[in-house]
Amino acid sequence: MLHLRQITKRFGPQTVLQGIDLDLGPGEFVSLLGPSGCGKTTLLRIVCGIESADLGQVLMQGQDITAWPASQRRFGVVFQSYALFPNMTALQNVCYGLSALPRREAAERAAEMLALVGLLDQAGKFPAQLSGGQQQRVALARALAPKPRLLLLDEPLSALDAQVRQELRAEIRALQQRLGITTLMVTHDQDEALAMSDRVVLLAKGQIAQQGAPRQLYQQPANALVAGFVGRMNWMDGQVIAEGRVRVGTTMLDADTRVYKTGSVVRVGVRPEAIRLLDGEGAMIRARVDALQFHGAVTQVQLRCDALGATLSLELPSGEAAGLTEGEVRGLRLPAAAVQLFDAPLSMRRAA
Ligand SMILES: Nc1ncnc2c1ncn2[C@@H]1O[C@H](COP(=O)(O)OP(=O)(O)OP(=O)(O)O)[C@@H](O)[C@H]1O
Repeated sequence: MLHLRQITKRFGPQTVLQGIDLDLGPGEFVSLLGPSGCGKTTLLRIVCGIESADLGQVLMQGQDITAWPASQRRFGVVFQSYALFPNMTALQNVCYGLSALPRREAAERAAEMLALVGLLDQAGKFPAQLSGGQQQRVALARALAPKPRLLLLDEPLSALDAQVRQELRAEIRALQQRLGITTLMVTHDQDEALAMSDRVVLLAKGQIAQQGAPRQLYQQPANALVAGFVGRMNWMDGQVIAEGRVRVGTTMLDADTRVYKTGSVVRVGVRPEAIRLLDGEGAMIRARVDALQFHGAVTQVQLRCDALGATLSLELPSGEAAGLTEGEVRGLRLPAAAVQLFDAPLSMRRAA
């Protein structure tokens, strides 16, 4: 459907995008995720046609559209700031992109789109009379009304409060699937990317660090950068001391060491949900409960573990955490499958 070939973009001396290759299949929902400044908005703007690449090509359904102006691409775009015309009603806003249609047909189509986003009863209101979530729904209806070939979403939910965001997340995804429209979304919110997408593309320093299904990125991160950005990770320093064994602090842990030679200095990552809490008595690894932070359904637990030389963070259902008190000592189990090894930074390897 959409193919990006070797997209490169510089702003002055700064290379913002470096040879990006990306393919979107029909009906696919792909998120561009990455830290601030990694170039994701610039890439979306290049796809959109409001920014041009220094090198590379944008192909849509086999056609080279690199030099086409935005207006000819027939893409629908939704921005973070709703970008509605304040002096037009919701219906007029949605009609705006339908000028090619006879007036009555345009009004019918706009009403149909407003019904699709659940706002037909608000059609006569002006943007200032609508909530943020409603305005963003109108913006979505406006983007979809001309039956675009591609839907581009630029941080569409980040101006909304948490609850509306959750609702709209599900609504946008359901609508996208129902219409089968190929969609590219920019977000810096990993939860959003994981929850909404068929595929997540993680950008870092202008390059694709990894792309794959949300579950794949979470469970098989290609490197420490991806592991740290997608989901939470407890980090420790370690050294592979034998096949299947890594030393962390003064503790020997079982781990899959296959890609590392004995003696390698590594970063050791453990997902919070993989840590098992046990009774303190007789446990191999002991840790002190340093802090408990109540978040409603779950409680964040900080554990100081001298044997690992680390403070670990995990999340427990609050019912389970109710039995914990600050200062008490518990046991820890880190199953081998939970202990993930990554390349240590060069400085750490040199120091070793
Ligand atoms: N028109 C411009 N002129 C000069 N530099 C720019 C321009 N647009 C973007 N940049 C720079 O390019 C880099 C990438 O910007 P971009 O907006 O694509 O990042 P991003 O990943 O979307 O970040 P954020 O999530 O903060 O929006 C940044 O360092 C930014 O300052």
